[in-house]
Amino acid sequence: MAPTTCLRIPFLPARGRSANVNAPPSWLPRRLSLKSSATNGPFTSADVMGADWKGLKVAYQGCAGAYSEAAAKKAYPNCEAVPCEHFDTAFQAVQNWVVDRAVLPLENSLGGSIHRNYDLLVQHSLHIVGEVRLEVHHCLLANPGVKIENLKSVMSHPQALAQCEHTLTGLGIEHREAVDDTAGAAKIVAEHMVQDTGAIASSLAAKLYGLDVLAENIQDGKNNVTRFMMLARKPNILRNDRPFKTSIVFSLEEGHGQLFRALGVFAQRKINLTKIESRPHKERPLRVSDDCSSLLKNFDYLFYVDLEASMADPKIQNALGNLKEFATFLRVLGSYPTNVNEP
Ligand SMILES: O=C(O)C(=O)C[C@]1(C(=O)O)C=C[C@@H](O)C=C1
Repeated sequence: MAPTTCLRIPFLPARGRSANVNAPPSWLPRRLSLKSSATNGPFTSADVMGADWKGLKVAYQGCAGAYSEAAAKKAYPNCEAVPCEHFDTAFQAVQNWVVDRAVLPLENSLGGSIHRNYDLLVQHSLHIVGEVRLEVHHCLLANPGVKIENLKSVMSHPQALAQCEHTLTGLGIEHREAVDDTAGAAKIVAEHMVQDTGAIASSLAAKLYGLDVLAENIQDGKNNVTRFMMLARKPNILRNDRPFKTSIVFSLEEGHGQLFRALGVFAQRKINLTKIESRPHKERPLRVSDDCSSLLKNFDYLFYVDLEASMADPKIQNALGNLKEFATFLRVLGSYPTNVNEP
């Protein structure tokens, strides 16, 4: 679904992967020049609690009233939140200097990882500069006068549909329609004045699009939390004076105990791992197994790991130096303060 005010791609010349992402392109209009471009160094100061982000443009996926918009405003209070049609649009908007930051979901406590954003992280050269967690309270919305028993279908973002699966089945609503974002679903239901289709979205979306809230807190678990990453063109200035996380991605040779050995470099140094995710290596998905049988091909994987330490910590620098000795690929995606704007 394409809310008309959303950023879409391609709308500006894309920059090659090898381009220097820290320099504004020559075609950049002056009015789009960034607050952060005034700083000289290759780093940005850590995006921390209490700062006023007035004037900062922050991309999010979806349209007004989406949870991602709330997350962008939680991460950067007073910022200008810029809606984008797709996750890639938000990545490109940062990379092409159209906006200063992006806030995008990485995982949800009920629905799990948002794999698309893991894949996009390695396809772009942006840095994770922070993370923010948002409690997600889904509501069942419908046009005024429509009752739950009139609903044959429900429309929402696939993650939101997954998070409410049992409740919807319990309500006898069998048909689901997936769209790009929760608020977009509310907008469609309102604009088309449908009487047999509801939307799963926030109470804010209900207000924005003039829908009734038929049921609140319909997610399949009391605690429904989505973790969002904050993305920038420059990495953070490294600090070691507050809780930091470091996110890395790596791949390994095929063989016994390779992953065990990789994770061992952190265990040996008592570095805590908070998350591990694996994704097929899109550029070389298949590899022949050790016994050279051409029939036996295994998937090659990228491993994404979050570490509870700052890159400023010599322990982590040491561990990554060790991992680099045998990893076939290694990239630091970002080192950032945990849970920005949480008490
Ligand atoms: O559709 C929205 O409102 C979003 O912000 C997207 C999204 C997601 O991608 O997971 C964000 C938080 C919720 O978990 C449900 C959907």
